[in-house]
Amino acid sequence: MTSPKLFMHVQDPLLASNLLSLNSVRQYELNISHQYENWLDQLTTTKCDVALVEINSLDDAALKELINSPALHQIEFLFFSTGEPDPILDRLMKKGAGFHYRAPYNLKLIESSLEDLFAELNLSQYLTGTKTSTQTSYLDQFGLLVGSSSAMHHLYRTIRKVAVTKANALIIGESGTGKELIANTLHVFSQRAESPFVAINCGALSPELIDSELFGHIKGAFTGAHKDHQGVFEQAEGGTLFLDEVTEMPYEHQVKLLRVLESGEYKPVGAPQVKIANVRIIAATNRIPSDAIRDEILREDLYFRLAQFPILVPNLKDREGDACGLAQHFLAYRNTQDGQHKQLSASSLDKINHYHWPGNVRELKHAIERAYIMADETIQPEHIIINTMNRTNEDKTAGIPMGMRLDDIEKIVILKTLKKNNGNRTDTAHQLGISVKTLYNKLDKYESVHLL
Ligand SMILES: Nc1ncnc2c1ncn2[C@@H]1O[C@H](COP(=O)(O)OP(=O)(O)OP(=O)(O)O)[C@@H](O)[C@H]1O
Repeated sequence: MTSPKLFMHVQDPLLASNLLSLNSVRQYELNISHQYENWLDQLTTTKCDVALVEINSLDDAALKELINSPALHQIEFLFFSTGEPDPILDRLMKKGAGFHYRAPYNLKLIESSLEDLFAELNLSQYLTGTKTSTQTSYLDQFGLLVGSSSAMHHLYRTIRKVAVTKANALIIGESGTGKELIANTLHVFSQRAESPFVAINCGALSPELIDSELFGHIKGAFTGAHKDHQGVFEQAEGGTLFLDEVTEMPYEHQVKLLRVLESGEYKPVGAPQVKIANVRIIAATNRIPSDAIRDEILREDLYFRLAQFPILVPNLKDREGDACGLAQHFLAYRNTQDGQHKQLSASSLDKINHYHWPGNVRELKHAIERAYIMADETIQPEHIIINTMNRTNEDKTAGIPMGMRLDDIEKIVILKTLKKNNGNRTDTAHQLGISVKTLYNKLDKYESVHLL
């Protein structure tokens, strides 16, 4: 196992020698910046975990670049400055870059921050470095997210940094990667944690009621408005509003969101006065934003408002070892629910480990759910049904086991159709011949009845 790496870009000789004398600095693998070369380039090439950066010029080009660099979320920064106002540094701090120490420096405080960071980094390397793919004795959790892979630890660090800022965030990831859990975790770690977290699916908003759903209405505003109704902006007051599948909101309606994001003001339907929104917006999409903008599915101006922090979510296949860990986790919850002690055999864990899980964590969760229903005591590879989407249509009943409960079959059909439609609820409901609302009710029921 390698030691966490520390990068140092400090020109003041006294500060440099003070920092180098700290025990906590010496336990890292050290990389010192060379003069005449952009330090941000050096930092990203050396793949360091922590960076000590002295700010000594308002014209530091690398500092400006850092504002929009992915390194900002991946590396822990400790900045040192004389304390002169620096707008670039202010922006970096607002984006959750890390610590800022002002001269005269308190070396004890710096020492203890570096020690904490070292312990945290060392632990996560240990956990990811010592585990074999099917061994699950270590299973880390951060907020509501489970996973011990380095990809997930990377994500945890980003979430921790972004959570404490006021910035809006856009979570980008394939269907089933856990975007809603990430949004919830961002809320839990934010200063708004005591206030509501309200989630709304933008793909399910009916065009006629969109204003009322978002901004509310007052009694008598339109036929059927029998009483005042709070929109999601008001429900989430002081807290976080999660706009799931934001790219599925009809293009022409996206301007309504843009307006409130720009001005902070909104007006309930029929109300005489505007209200001021105090909500943090976290949005999610399973589309690639640049494609969605090109195809006129997502307004570019709205994208820039939402994506002050873009958060990319790794696919399950890129989280080494996590599929088995999550499978054990889901099974443990299911066992606890029913007072059972079902287990995954070594060969079924092997099958889980080698499959690429195109439907990500959701597909895995449902595979475990099905396997749990079908297995008596030990889940064997044949209980883990995967890749069913590739079957031919010749015998439409071939995949349906006899004697399975009808509501379990319904659930499987719904989830498979959802997956085929890349999580798009509107298309799924349409194909299944049910309303979007019914689909939501059913999905909510599955979420609340099973697991987590
Ligand atoms: N890291 C994780 N730990 C535990 N459970 C997870 C994790 N990631 C996802 N899940 C579970 O997988 C399911 C899908 O997650 P979620 O709904 O957050 O995905 P999503 O990316 O928002 O999907 P979609 O784009 O289709 O809406 C949920 O039941 C969630 O609880």
